Amino acid sequence: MTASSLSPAPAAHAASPPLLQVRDLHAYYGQSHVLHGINLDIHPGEVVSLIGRNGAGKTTTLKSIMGVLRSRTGQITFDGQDITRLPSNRIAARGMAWVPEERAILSTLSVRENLELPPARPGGWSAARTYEAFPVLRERGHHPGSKLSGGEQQMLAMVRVLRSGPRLLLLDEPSEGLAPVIVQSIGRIIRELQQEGLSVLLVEQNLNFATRLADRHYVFVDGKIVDEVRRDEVESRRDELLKYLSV
Ligand SMILES: Nc1ncnc2c1ncn2[C@@H]1O[C@H](COP(=O)(O)OP(=O)(O)OP(=O)(O)O)[C@@H](O)[C@H]1O
Repeated sequence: MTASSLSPAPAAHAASPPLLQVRDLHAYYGQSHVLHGINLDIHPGEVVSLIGRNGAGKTTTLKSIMGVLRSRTGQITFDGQDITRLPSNRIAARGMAWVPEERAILSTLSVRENLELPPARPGGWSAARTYEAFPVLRERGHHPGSKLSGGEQQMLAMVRVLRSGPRLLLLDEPSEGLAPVIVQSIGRIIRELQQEGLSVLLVEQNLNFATRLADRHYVFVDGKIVDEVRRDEVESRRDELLKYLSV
């Protein structure tokens, strides 16, 4: 399948208008033109993954959507509103949240302080929900962020943004470097969030993790989307997907 014949979202989601729509997105680092006309849609309650080799442009796409990377052209629409020119704090206030690959937590503050700092908004995660989902965060309450394992940092980073009750969660390689049991619990939470109607845009190198969770996958090569694979096509196209990811 080519980018020009990309199939629509699965029927379960197709009835509702897209929550996020990205059209002809180009992005630049200085003179370097990195994204070349990205088009993608995410519907309410959909989990969508961006897959591709290192340097293909997945993280740049998340940063461009979130308004963190400003040097870009094209149009980004969230919940029917053009957000292309909004600063990232105003995009966040509209219900979009980003957990970067480096898991932005405050390393000198304790876990509890990290959790309490971002204000909880209606519909956001309470302390009770946090500790029910990730009991280890209660046990580590007084530990500084810098002393947490990679998995604990990922949980903390996710909960910090979930306190604001986002409708779209952008996750950059949430499974990277984590033990299988932690990857499983992150996957379980993503599924729960989806059941509650949240949409998730996931950047992943871990194909097993991505294919277990995502309804659709956009394949990135050299700053372009070259293919789109639905959940029901994954098994028959797994070899192609592996080839896209192999170095
Ligand atoms: N801050 C930056 N300055 C200049 N070039 C950058 C910067 N960040 C990324 N790039 C370049 O932009 C291109 C896309 O990088 P990006 O990080 O979006 O890829 P990716 O698909 O997310 O891969 P990775 O998993 O390695 O992050 C690459 O060629 C990368 O070298």
